[in-house]
Amino acid sequence: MKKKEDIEFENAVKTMMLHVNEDPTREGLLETPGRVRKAYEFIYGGYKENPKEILEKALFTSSNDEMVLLKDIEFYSTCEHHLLPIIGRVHVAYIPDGKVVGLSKIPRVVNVFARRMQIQEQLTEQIADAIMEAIAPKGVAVVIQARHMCMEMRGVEKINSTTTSSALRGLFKKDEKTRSEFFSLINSPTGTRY
Ligand SMILES: Nc1nc2c(ncn2[C@@H]2O[C@H](COP(=O)(O)OP(=O)(O)OP(=O)(O)O)[C@@H](O)[C@H]2O)c(=O)[nH]1
Ligand SMILES: [Zn+2]
Repeated sequence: MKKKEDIEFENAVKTMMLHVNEDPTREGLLETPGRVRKAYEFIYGGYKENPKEILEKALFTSSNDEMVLLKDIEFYSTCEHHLLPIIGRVHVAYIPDGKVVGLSKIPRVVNVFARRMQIQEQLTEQIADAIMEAIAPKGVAVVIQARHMCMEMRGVEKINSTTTSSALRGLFKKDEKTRSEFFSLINSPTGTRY
């Protein structure tokens, strides 16, 4: 037995199909509302997850206080205005202050916020603030470079533009040297991967 809210969702998809002059009863589309529902549950699965819990699950004591940088974390999100994809990469750096976080937890937190209805600037800030809050480092920097399908597939139809946004906290905001080291690292080619 399907749940009432699942039936409601699938009926909404059928309404959208009718609105664009499709026939939801034709064979190829019969299973589509259910597939769309499952796809939405995944694409918007970030509402059910708590980034603080994810980060706090893997905190380790460390005396290292140099910059840790995760570059080129790919993500898929959707814009809150058109529900069309935002596709890009995130660069995250932080300077530990007695604690480091399990590396995989940073891309996990990126996924949590990306799998919500977003604007790029907010996604950038949310990642930075979650890391600041959970591990209280000396600083956090997040830069996102992304393509917005709502500016490519429709609307202004510009397929070559990339949007860059940043959120700088602590030392990355206050200290010019730290900030420029971060930007030069994210702009330099990664080189050989080991
Ligand atoms: N700042 C920001 N704007 C975004 C993002 N994603 C989409 N937008 C913009 O949100 C705006 C919504 O503008 P509206 O004029 O209300 O919507 P619209 O008529 O569909 O606008 P067009 O896209 O220009 O056709 C557009 O300018 C989009 O490009 C984002 O991540 N950040
Ligand atoms: Zn949009």
